Amino acid sequence: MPTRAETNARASALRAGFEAAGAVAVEPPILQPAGALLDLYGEDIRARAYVTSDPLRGEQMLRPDFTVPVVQMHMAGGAEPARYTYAGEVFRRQEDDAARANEYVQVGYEVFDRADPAGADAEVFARIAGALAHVPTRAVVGDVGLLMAAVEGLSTTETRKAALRRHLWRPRRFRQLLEMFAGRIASPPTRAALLRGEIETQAPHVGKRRGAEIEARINALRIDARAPALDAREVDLIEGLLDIAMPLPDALSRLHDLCVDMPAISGAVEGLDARRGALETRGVDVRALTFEASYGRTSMEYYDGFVFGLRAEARPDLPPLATGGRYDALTRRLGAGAEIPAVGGVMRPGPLIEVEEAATC
Ligand SMILES: N[C@@H](Cc1c[nH]c[nH+]1)C(=O)O
Repeated sequence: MPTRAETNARASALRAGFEAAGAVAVEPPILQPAGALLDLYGEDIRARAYVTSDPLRGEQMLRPDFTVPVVQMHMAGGAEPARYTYAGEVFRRQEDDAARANEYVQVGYEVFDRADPAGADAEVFARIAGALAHVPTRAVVGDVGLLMAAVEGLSTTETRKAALRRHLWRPRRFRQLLEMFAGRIASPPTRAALLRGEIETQAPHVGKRRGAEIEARINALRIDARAPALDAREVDLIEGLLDIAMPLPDALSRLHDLCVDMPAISGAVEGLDARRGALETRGVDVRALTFEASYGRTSMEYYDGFVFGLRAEARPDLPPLATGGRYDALTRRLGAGAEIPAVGGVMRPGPLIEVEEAATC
């Protein structure tokens, strides 16, 4: 295990590399306002953030990542286009696995540029992969936008699409919902009983929802339960899409074929093809990239496009050496009316040093 000083020195060197490439170094505070910001990360990080309260500033959290504060800072008045870099600790509680770090160092690179989103995705990937080029890695890419487009294209009710969108980040629940909407599995007994009016909803209200809201929600679910089952073919198509895991060029041919039956994903497939082209232009060997349609669904809920991760080939037990992705909608949510396409990624110098040391032993 590298010492803290070694990790920090490596982090500074990596950040200097991004600065040399034109990025501006930024240092968001460790203590961040929690509240609404925490919601942007999604359920997993929300449950794992260290939250405390400050008598003057209200709920505060130890930053669980840099992307949200960097987006906030940029949207508050950064000039366009912009490239930022940073290095420092992030904090995430670990409840089940004591071996996983609850505090670790990240070095990141974020690009806010509306000129050429495919080029920006390739730039972030290539810069990060370039900084890791001396260690053998396995790279996986994905595209959260593809699945979002596939859900939009389903011929079903808006309520069902909204449920699928919400559960996009919980792969097992997502599949269950699909199967349930298709009538292939029964809805859970408690939901069925609730819809039949057999469950008392007059229990004391401990949460934030009021009685009328709960009734309205149950009513909406009742109406929805009467909607026709999802077309079996559409369910098979979307499940087929989720199962894609193969070299990027092969995945693209498969996806182009799928577009015939799923026209809703055509735009997203074109977008992914543009990423392939931009990566090639940057000299990335795209045959060595595995495309996994499900990749990115268990990470930050702000991703909405291209996503990637690189793991040490010899040490699959270590956390990924780098991860990142596109988060256009996050800039809209923090932009008070403004938005800008954005993408970024982080490296973890700690595990990187471990891999480097093993290689030189
Ligand atoms: N902030 C993300 C990584 C990332 C940076 N930019 C985009 N994604 C994380 O901590 O996992």
